[in-house]
Amino acid sequence: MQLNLEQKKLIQLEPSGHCLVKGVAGSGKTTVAIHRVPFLMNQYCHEKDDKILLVTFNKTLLNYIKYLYEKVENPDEQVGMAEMMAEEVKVDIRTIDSLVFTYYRKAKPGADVKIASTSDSYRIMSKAIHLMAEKEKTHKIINQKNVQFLIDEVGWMDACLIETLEEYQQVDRIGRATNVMEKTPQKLLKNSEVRAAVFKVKEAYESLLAQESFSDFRMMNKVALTVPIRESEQYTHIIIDESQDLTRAQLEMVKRLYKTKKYSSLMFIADNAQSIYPHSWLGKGRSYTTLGLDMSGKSRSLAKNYRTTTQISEAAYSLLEKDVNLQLDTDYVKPSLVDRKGSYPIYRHFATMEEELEHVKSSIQSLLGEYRLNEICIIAKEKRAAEEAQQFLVKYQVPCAYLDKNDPSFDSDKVKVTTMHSIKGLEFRVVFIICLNDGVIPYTSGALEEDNSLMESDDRRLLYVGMTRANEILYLSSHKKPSSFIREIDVNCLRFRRDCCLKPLYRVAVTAFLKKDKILDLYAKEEVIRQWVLKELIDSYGYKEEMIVLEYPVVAFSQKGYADLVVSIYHQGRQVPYVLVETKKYQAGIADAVKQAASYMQALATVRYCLVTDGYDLKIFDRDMDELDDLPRFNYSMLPDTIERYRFKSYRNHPDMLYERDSNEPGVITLKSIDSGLTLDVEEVTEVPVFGDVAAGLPKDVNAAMKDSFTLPRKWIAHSKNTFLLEVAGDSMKDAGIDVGDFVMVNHQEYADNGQIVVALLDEEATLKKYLQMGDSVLLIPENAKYEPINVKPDQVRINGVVIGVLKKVSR
Ligand SMILES: Nc1ncnc2c1ncn2[C@@H]1O[C@H](COP(=O)(O)OP(=O)(O)OP(=O)(O)O)[C@@H](O)[C@H]1O
Repeated sequence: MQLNLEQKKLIQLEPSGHCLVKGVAGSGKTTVAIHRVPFLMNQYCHEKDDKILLVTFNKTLLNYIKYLYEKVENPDEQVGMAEMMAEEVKVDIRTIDSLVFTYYRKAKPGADVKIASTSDSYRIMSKAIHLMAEKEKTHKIINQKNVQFLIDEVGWMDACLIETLEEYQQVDRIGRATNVMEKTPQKLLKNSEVRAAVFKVKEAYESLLAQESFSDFRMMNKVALTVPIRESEQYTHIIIDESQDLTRAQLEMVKRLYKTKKYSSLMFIADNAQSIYPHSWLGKGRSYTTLGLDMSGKSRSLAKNYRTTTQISEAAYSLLEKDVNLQLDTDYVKPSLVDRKGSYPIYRHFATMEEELEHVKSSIQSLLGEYRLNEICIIAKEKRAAEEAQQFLVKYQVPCAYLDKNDPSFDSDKVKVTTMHSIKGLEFRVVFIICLNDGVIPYTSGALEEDNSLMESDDRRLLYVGMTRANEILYLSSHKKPSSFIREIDVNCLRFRRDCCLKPLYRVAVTAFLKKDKILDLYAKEEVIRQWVLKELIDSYGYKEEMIVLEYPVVAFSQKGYADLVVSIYHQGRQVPYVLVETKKYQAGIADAVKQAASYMQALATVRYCLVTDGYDLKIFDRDMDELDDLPRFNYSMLPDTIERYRFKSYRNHPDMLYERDSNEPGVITLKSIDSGLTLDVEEVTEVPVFGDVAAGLPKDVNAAMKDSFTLPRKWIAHSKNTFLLEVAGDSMKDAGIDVGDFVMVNHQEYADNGQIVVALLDEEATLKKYLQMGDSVLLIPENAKYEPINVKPDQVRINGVVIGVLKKVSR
């Protein structure tokens, strides 16, 4: 991989304290982190106690980074893990949780660590609410219905290091989220009774936890922060990947581990568009000054996504654009597209999970050969759904493994399955995002008004993270009712299936139906499917509405039927059916329709393709009933041709060339080189008449006699007033390349040199012949073995003009 200039600059940035690298998904942030470590090791670790720390957010990413170190082949940088470990300079690559745990252990050496499970927390919070209600009349938010909300709120306070009621009453509650089921959202105003009540329940809950010797990661973080850190434990250089995901407490922990030296550095690497945790501190638009770090003049951006194709990026960015919170965030880097062509994401909706997984399975099978199993990953928001997918695939003998945080074995030849949260930082050539269902993503049932919008933002970014994990192919799917985020993705960026222009099935409103006069029953279920295909043929394939006919009559085996839809094109001047479509109501099955379409194709000789669909299944065939990926798109050769094309042959030393005129644009002509097909300059032009009959000489009234006229380049002609065209009616000059239907350009004159082709007037007839005068006889020689030369006296013949060129009709 050739790193770009921006990336190189960041890798080799001279350390000068804290700095921020902002970048869009796939812009090489982790790549920069990986390459910066050996750079710092070689250039900026001057003293024996110098150490480097690379912090990742989760364990999967940590393993992935270690795995990448093994894969990077750059002898100059010596970044292989083994080399790094062998170096004297100590390099630690750690998850933030493991760092925190190390210091918690120091505070409580030897103590049993009893982490409260979800059900423990639930039970204890429920007890705290009960005890409070028993003791005093409290605010209505302190209610058994809100257990989850209160657990979350307490966790949020810990994550944000809020220790006192005063602090809590003052803090902006950005980034909180909850799963509470209460239906009426309310506000958690500053300096309010409700905040006071929540703070009280926090104290009760924590004391109950302590009574049962329980802890959790956030409480452990608070304890860890109390441990004094020795200088020898500190790092000269710290790089924090995905720093938008860290809580305030975690960020404070990292800061404490930083040793300030003249040449030390603290690099935050972040993408706020990928901030997906409600408790994170910086990802919610909070400034670094809240950590005592002024980033002015110290932040840089990477805006180009190297990971995904332009098409996938376009779809993912169209989703992000709907995130109002993000658009207001000053640390948000607007992504720019790189030109890496591929296919648009495929989106399919299903009635059941079973059908959805069946689609995943068959899609995986169709990818094999092109992709290895370990290049494919399936992700779901909920772990349950991911596990169900894994079990389903295993049941159908598709080798498949849940991505294990502790032993991710990225190389094992199995499809990987994981959650959207765990796939952060990773990438796969093919990604399936499943269960994009309403109610799952976004999850919005917060007790508080603010929560719904924040939870929606977090979930939108989560989907964005998932979408931007795909290098080449992205499948999105849902069942029951689709997530509202599907509608937020620009529909032009989604496809029904791979390598096919058709957009996913959508419902056209009856009022917007096309060709209503041909529809027998506007409310028929199959009409929904036909209107989708009809609209797609126009919008995505570019066919003109007037080329499409509904209920096209077909006589097959002496029986008359009607094809649901036919696209007609012009072929050799005739309008003929070209594409045939048979539609069925949603999920009705298409086997019968395929047979029907095949028999219609037999009956309609000009039909080259057929498409059969019930909105669920879709097949496209050619005339031989071989299955195809897609239909051809519209091109102008399918319309009646308004352009006449001629090959111009000159008898006056002009080069041969192609001449075109368009009946839609009178007076405009195009000249093209015969060899290269390139368009040539047309300078001055002149109008030249076409006469039908010149037997009696040139007509006096040119306008009346003119059958047509041609606009011709002025330089092809000697005198425009003296030039006319004749349409050739006979074949006597065939061997000279002058055929029936050609137009000869004639210079009107009454004399000719021997060998010239002339228009000769003979017995009140005009004829085209080669002129040869010998003594007192004139030979008019045909160029066709069928005809004899005509021998006449000079006074029996009149020359009307000399042929100076021929316009010979050519087909396109
Ligand atoms: N200059 C480059 N040229 C080509 N490929 C690149 C370049 N920089 C990075 N890549 C590739 O782009 C992909 C994304 O890189 P990386 O994971 O470092 O990005 P990131 O910004 O950390 O992404 P994310 O935040 O989405 O996890 C990787 O496959 C990486 O090898």
